[in-house]
Amino acid sequence: MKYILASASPRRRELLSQAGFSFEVCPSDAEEKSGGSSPAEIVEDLAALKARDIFEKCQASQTEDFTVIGADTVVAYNGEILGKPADEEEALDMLSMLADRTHQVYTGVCLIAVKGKKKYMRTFHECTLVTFYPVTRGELLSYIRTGDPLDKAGAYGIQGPFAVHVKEIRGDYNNVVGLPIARLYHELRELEAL
Ligand SMILES: Cc1cn([C@H]2C[C@H](O)[C@@H](COP(=O)(O)OP(=O)(O)OP(=O)(O)O)O2)c(=O)[nH]c1=O
Repeated sequence: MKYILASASPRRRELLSQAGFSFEVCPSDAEEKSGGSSPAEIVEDLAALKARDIFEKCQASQTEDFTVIGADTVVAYNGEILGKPADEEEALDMLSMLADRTHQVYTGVCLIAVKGKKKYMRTFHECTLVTFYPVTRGELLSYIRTGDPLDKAGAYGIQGPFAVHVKEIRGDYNNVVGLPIARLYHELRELEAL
């Protein structure tokens, strides 16, 4: 099976390569709009939007069976849904809210597979609970100055310097980084057995 990753995220690329997949990267530039109200609905909607966009663009040029993989990640805390911060000020607001508390990280994944004349679509999500230690304003400001928060949901990367503030995690670590690779592997295995 040929895989096409509909994502510009270097983390998703890295996770998929580490797991031994060979794939093409074709980032989607579809506008990220969702009618969903819960974090689970939103990440599934946006993952499907990205996968559909790339499926439509690539479909005509494919000569063999293929699967498009789209994904989206958000952070949720107390009814608020946090995507990437617009600027440093918003990053500070987000991280101040998350410090010393437990939040959820949702990643939605959408697979669109073509096998022979058949097309299959499968969408799912994983949720991971992350607890931060208390973090001082000074620590937050020096982290924000590194620029690390700006391209990440919830304004932090668990895989970078902010790791020193992570007290506990419950669920799949890779889901926080942007791709629940083990669930993805099992979903692909089921899809390919159809
Ligand atoms: C919470 C968290 C998020 N992230 C990243 C994962 C995602 O790349 C990003 C959320 O943005 P997304 O919109 O999910 O993805 P993206 O814009 O990076 O890539 P694309 O839309 O092309 O697929 O935040 C981390 O790298 N570490 C973390 O700890």
